[in-house]
Amino acid sequence: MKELQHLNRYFLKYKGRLIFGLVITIIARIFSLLTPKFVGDSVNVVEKYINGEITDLAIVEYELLINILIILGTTLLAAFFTFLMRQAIIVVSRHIEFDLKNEIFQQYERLSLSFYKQNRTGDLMNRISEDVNKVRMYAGPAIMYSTTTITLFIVVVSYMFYTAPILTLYAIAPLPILSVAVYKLSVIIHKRSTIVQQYLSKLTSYTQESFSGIAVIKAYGIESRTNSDFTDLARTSKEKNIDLAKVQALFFPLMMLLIGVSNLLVIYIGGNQFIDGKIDFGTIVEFLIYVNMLTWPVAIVGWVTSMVQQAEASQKRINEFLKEEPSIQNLVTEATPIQGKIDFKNLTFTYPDTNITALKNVSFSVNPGETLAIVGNTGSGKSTILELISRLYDVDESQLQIDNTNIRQLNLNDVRSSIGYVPQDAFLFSDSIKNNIKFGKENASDEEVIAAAKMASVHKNIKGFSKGYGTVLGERGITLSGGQKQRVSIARAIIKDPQILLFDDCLSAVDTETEEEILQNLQKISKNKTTIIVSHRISSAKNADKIIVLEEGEIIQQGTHTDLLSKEGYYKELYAKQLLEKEM
Ligand SMILES: Nc1ncnc2c1ncn2[C@@H]1O[C@H](COP(=O)(O)OP(=O)(O)OP(=O)(O)O)[C@@H](O)[C@H]1O
Repeated sequence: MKELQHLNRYFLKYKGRLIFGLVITIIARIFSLLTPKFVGDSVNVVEKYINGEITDLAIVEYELLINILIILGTTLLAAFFTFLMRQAIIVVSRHIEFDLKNEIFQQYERLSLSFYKQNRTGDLMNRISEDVNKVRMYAGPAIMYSTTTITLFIVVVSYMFYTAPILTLYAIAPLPILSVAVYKLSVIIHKRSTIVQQYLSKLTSYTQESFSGIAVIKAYGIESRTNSDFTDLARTSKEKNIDLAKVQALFFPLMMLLIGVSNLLVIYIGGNQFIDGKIDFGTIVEFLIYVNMLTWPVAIVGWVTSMVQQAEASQKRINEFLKEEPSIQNLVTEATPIQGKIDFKNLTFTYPDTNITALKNVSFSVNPGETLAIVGNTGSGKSTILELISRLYDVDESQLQIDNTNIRQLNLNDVRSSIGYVPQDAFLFSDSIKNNIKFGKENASDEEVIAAAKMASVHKNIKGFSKGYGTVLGERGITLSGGQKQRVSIARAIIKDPQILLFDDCLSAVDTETEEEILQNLQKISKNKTTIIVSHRISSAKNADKIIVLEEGEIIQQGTHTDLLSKEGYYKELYAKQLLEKEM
């Protein structure tokens, strides 16, 4: 139960509703317990009439009518309070589920990129849905059923003992066996359902990946292979489900068997006691009803135990992530406005998860108002430079400075909000184009959105769509071309109007004319900003104030376009090659 203590703060938050629920549960049970007593009384009245103890039929009819009305009344009240009980306790569990999901989601968002590299998306999703669901079963149904059982047991068993102690012992003897059996079954059910769950996760991940990569699957014509892989996975999943169904199938027969044994004992022992004149006939009827009333709650003890165990295991998995601290910490709380001067000082960086040294002794400096271009072969470390400036990873002491201060001594929120980052793979949300651009500035006006789109040379394309800026992208909307996506992503960075603009090879899918147009627009808007453009194309780099050439994480050349063309080396070769390609 240690892990589940995490929920105590939520129980405290909803204590009013919870206490109300518990009181109502007790009241509901007490009302439902009155029924058997009045059924027993009614049977006794009829018995007395048959025996001749009562001779007036009118008295019998009157007694029966009163009893029926009381039974009806208490049943209606019990039903009403049961309704209130579910309203109170189950609603609390839904509130806790909501709060817990939000807490986990907020924590996910706090965590750094490295966390996402180490954990699979399916696992993250499972913990926020499946695990939370199991925990909810503890916060709601487990608490509700436990209260019901305890109340029922205390009231019913004390009353039964008071009425007929020996008969009570016989009647409840099979119940502990039932409870233990249900518990054992629940443990097996739990084990098997965990396996079923794992297969479900695998199936979901496989399906999700197949649909995301459907273009590749179709292009390579491997539908039949993916089909058979899916069938194999689905077959194993089905087998695991059947294994589970087999144990679940035992549950009710076992309950019926033990109820049957209890009923037989009541009839046999009770019958004997009635013959001996120790109890009246009504008590046997009453006891039969009580035994049947007790069976389900007692079976539930086993079920609840296993439910709590599952919730504990799920909460443990949730806590693992909740306790995780982001590897990138914001160490500064006061505001640190950013001007945009960037200095790399002999910076060497190794990715912690792969041990790949992506940058070696890199030194350069860019001032506000300047544009730096980074060129180099693929895998040479260009994107890594941009990731470090965005502080997606940390570097050792003072190797990376912004405004002459170690980046770690700047407020992380200020650093991130001063950066407009256009990644290599433009990611657009399944939302309207307008909202995708406004992602960079939530309260932007329509005019600002249009101005940013114009700067990114994508306005004309958007106007061409029948729904213009309202066009929905993604799964249920249209698909933009690679170049259009890149430009919407650029507009998103421009609208933010940040101090630092980082473009990671984001003009690769646009034609050279549009590239030129965008670069000219960028020159206009980036007068006092620091701009870094990563590119494979000389055309994107040539107007930059400084150009650095990377090879295997090291700077092998640097200077202006003219400087670099005057020297033999990578840059000049690349220029010649691209010039040739253009002429061809
Ligand atoms: N998140 C990461 N975790 C571990 N290693 C990484 C990560 N990102 C990049 N690397 C490695 O670091 C090296 C530099 O990668 P980087 O993405 O910076 O190159 P790049 O010059 O931007 O390449 P490209 O032009 O293909 O985008 C590569 O060897 C790459 O495998």
